[in-house]
Amino acid sequence: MNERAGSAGQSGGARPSRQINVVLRSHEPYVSTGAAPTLEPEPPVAVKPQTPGDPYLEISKELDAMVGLDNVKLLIYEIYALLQVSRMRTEAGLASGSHVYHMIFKGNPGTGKTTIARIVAKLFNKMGVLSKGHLIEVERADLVGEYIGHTAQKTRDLVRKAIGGVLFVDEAYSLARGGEKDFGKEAIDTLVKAMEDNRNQFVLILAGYPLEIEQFLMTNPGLPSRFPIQIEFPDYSIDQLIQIAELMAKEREYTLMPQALFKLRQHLMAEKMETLYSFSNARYVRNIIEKGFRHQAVRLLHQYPSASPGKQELMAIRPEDLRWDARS
Ligand SMILES: Nc1ncnc2c1ncn2[C@@H]1O[C@H](COP(=O)(O)OP(=O)(O)OP(=O)(O)O)[C@@H](O)[C@H]1O
Repeated sequence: MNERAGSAGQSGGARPSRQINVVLRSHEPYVSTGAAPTLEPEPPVAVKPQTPGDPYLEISKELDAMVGLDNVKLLIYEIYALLQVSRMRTEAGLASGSHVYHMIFKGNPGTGKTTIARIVAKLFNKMGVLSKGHLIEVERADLVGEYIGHTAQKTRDLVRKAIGGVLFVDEAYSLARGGEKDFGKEAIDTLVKAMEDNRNQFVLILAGYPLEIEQFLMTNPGLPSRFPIQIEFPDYSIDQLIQIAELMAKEREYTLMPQALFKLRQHLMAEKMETLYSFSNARYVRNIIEKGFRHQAVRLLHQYPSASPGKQELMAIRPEDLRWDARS
C-alpha cells in the first residue's frame, strides 16, 4: 500500500496556457470515451481563464505538464466547473444537489491513472469536497485477508485511512477473480457498505485494464451505478511516448540527443508491437530514461576520469546510454 499525499497549497498566478477544444454532448458530461467524441453542432467547451487564487490554477498547471489525455483533462475541468457552480447555486439559495464522485479508471499500465487520481484528490481538496486530499493506493493484497472477518477488518481500516481523501484500488477486477467464495467478494461488499456509511467523506476510484474492469462491472450489477464517472485512459502513441521521454529528461535537466531519440523511437515501436496489452506505456519510458541517467553517469566517469565533462556533456543522453537488455 502506498500513501501519497496531495498538497493542498494555494497558488496565485497568470491565465491558463491552454484551451480545450474537445466538444462533448451536454447530456453526457461524465463518461469519457477515450477517443475525441463525435462532433455536434455545439460550441466547444473552453477552459475559462483563471484569476489568481483560483483553485483550478495549480491543477491546470499539473494537467498541462501531462502529454495527451485531452479527454481526462476535459473531464477534470467539468468536475471543477460543477463544483464552482454548485457553490454559486448554494450562495444564490438554489438546490445544489448532492453529487457522487466515485470513479472508474480504465486503462492499460502506465497510462497515467495514478497520477490523475492524485490530481483529482488535490482538486477535491482545494474545492472543499475532501478535507485532506491525500491518496491511499491499494491492491488486492492490501484489502483481502486470510480468514473470515479479516478482509472486512483490513478493508475498513484502509477506508478509515482514506477518509478525507481518495482510496485508489488498482487492478480492482482481481477482487472478483475467485468468485462468490473468495474473500475478494467480502472486500467488495465492505467497500460498497463504506460508500454508503461514509457518504461524501472519501472518493473511491477503481482502476484496471479496460476489458477486465468491464467484466468486473458486469459480474457485479449493483456496482456501475455507484460509479457515475468513468474515464478511459488510452494507450499513448509513439509520438506521445517520445514527448513523455523528452519531458522526463527535461525535468531533470538532461537532453535526449537526436540519435538517442531515434534509437528510442525504433525500440518503442518494436516493443509496443511485441508486448501489446502488457506494454506499460509511460512507466516503460520512465524506466528506460532512469536507467539512461545511470548509464550516462558510468560512461562519463570512464570518459572523463579526472575532470568534469562540462555542462553540455553532463546533460547529454546519447544513444549508447539507452539500453534495454536484461542487464541494463
Ligand atoms: N501523460 C503523461 N505525461 C507525462 N508523464 C506521464 C503521463 N502519463 C504517465 N506519466 C508518467 O508515467 C509514470 C506512470 O504513470 P502512472 O503511475 O500514473 O500510470 P498508471 O496508469 O497508474 O500505471 P499502473 O496501472 O501500472 O499503476 C509516472 O511516472 C507518470 O508521471
